[in-house]
Amino acid sequence: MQKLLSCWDRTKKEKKKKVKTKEKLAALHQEEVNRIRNQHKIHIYGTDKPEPLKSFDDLVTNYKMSDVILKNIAKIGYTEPTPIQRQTIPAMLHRREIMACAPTGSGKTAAFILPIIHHLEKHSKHGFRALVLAPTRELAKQIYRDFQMISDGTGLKLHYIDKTVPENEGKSVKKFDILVSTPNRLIYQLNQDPPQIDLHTVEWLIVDESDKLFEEGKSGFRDQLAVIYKACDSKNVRRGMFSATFAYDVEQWCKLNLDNVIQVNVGARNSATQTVEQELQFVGTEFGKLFAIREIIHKGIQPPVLVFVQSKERAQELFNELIYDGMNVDAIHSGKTQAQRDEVVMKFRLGKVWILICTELMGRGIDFKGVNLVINYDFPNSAITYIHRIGRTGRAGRSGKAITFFTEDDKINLRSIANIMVEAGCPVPPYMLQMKKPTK
Ligand SMILES: Nc1ncnc2c1ncn2[C@@H]1O[C@H](COP(=O)(O)OP(=O)(O)OP(=O)(O)O)[C@@H](O)[C@H]1O
Repeated sequence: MQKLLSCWDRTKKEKKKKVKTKEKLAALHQEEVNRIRNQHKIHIYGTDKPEPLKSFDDLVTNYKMSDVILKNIAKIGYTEPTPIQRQTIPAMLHRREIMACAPTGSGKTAAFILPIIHHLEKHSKHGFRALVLAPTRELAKQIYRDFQMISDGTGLKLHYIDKTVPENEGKSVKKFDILVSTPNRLIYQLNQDPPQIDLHTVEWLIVDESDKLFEEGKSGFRDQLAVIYKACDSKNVRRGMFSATFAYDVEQWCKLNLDNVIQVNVGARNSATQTVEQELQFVGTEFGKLFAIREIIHKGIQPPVLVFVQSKERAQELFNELIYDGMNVDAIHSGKTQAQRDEVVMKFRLGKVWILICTELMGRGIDFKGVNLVINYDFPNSAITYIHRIGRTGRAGRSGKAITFFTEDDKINLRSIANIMVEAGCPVPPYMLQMKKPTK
């Protein structure tokens, strides 16, 4: 009996020891998870939070991602996942709905492309299974190209709605797996009688620059988005919202409408990327702007350079001035035809144009490689616009510079921009932070 009791005691002790070891291992593991999140400034909210990736190798070991995809990302030159990719990719691989906010140029596009390609795996004849929306055609095209690169060799078929008036669009739709579009073009096709496009099969709906697409009014897409959202009525649909900035109402909408949403923020919300050296330059009056830009250019610039103005008319005016000076300059805005816009973008990408004057059309999402300098010739109309504009430089860990001109009239709106600069660690004269907020 004694022997039996001591044996029972021993087993109990061993069991206890095993439980303790397991608990210790789990604690160590959680420590490692926390360490990765802290190191990359990842903040995550929601239940059953998936672990962040330690490296791209985790995609093979933990998720059996195909070699083809991994070879493609290696070919593009991605060696390490960016912070937003570390946390968003596993969440989407677990088929979680997601709201992701990370600085400009931090790799949000690949963060949704990789899991979508993994889920869709290969071509099927069921129709569109993924839909990605972007606010401008230029950005939609860029996302389409990224999809092409990352899905190369998988057999998945991609579609970008190029023409407003489709030719046999409805008939050809089943040929494709992934659709990238602006809301306008998609709405046009949905509104035909009968609808030219069928979104019942969509399993992934991604809204890139989602705060922009949620905006109401003339430049917003909120109504169109609601129609598209309704048309994606499969019970399997999962949604993802991505942007470098999020307004409070969009966040609330996501919390109410997305299923068990995972929210991922990298760094401080609604802040500028830390890789851009930001400067404010007082130019006195409108006339001073032209003088100041000429001076910057004559002192020596390293192209490519982006110059933001407030309207297509302003873009054309500045273009006329700088071309007269003999500068290698072009302009892009909504007053140009799509063919003209495509040509300008191509020339700028190829380095044939050194200075590109643009409107808000280029403000969001556009990834021109190696832009060294952004000049805000016209003062941005909000801190959010400012964050996106200057985010065209300092992308993918590279450094960049942004100079923002301000006149006497702009002083009233200076404070919000000055605050963004302080958060990013850029020097700002104290008086700017003490200026009164504009009254609404
Ligand atoms: N893991 C990675 N390693 C290196 N470069 C990367 C990685 N992921 C993406 N990139 C590159 O970083 C650049 C910016 O990526 P992307 O355009 O997706 O940024 P973003 O976060 O969507 O920016 P924005 O908010 O301005 O739209 C691109 O040139 C992209 O190819």
